[in-house]
Amino acid sequence: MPESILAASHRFFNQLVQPWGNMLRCRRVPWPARIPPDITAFSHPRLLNMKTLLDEQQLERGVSELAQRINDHYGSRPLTVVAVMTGSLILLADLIRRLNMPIRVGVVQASSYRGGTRSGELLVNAAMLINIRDREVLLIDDIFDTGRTLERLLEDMRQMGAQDVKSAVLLQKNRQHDVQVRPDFVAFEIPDEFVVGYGLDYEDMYRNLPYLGVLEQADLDRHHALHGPAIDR
Ligand SMILES: O=P(O)(O)OC[C@H]1O[C@H](OP(=O)(O)OP(=O)(O)O)[C@H](O)[C@@H]1O
Ligand code: HPA
Repeated sequence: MPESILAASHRFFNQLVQPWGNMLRCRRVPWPARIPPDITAFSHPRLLNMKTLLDEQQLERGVSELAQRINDHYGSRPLTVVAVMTGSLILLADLIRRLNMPIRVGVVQASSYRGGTRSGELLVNAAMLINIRDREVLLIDDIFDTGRTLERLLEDMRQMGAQDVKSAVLLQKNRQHDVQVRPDFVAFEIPDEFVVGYGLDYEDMYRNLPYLGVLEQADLDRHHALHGPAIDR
């Protein structure tokens, strides 16, 4: 029986047109055109074009040297490392894998830069901290800026009965600090600029940058154009 016009057009569509349509629809559009610009600018570190203060190799060398000095100081004595969340999470992972003594790891959360580039009220949450009584404790943090966070946490650890408390930071800003105390181990001294990456954030973003970048005014403007006005604290 001869094919109806309708059946023939279905066959034509199914066998010839649709496969081409599928191929065209699945064809690879050159990257990054496939990704909406707001997502690219936020999530792809290479496209941010931020001024780099320390690149990945420099950070790796700095952390290795920091670990070496900590190993030299403690030798094989057991150590309780207390990481100050959230900023120190990348440093924590990279540093403890280079430490040779028996280690326990605890965390404490401290936050005072909620949504800005200036320090505000310091909130500390030690609910998840492990027992540090009679232990040698090493507090680790990403940055020593005003110094208020470290001063407060050193005091808290002593109050909790630690036998000894020292501190190690990735970065110390070259500025007048608000406190007398200084970190015992420092990987890098940096200029007094607001930095992000390698754990450090602005409005909880940019912690995943593998390098340390300077957040300049143009970056702040672009950030707020993409993500809305500065968060009220
Ligand atoms: O020397 P200071 O002036 O006290 O600043 C240093 C602290 O500030 C940052 O924490 P933030 O409050 O931004 O919280 P976060 O770790 O969650 O980013 C950083 O991680 C340090 O803990
Ligand atoms: O320069 C900084 N960047 C990010 N977080 C910070 N917390 C204190 N100083 C800084």
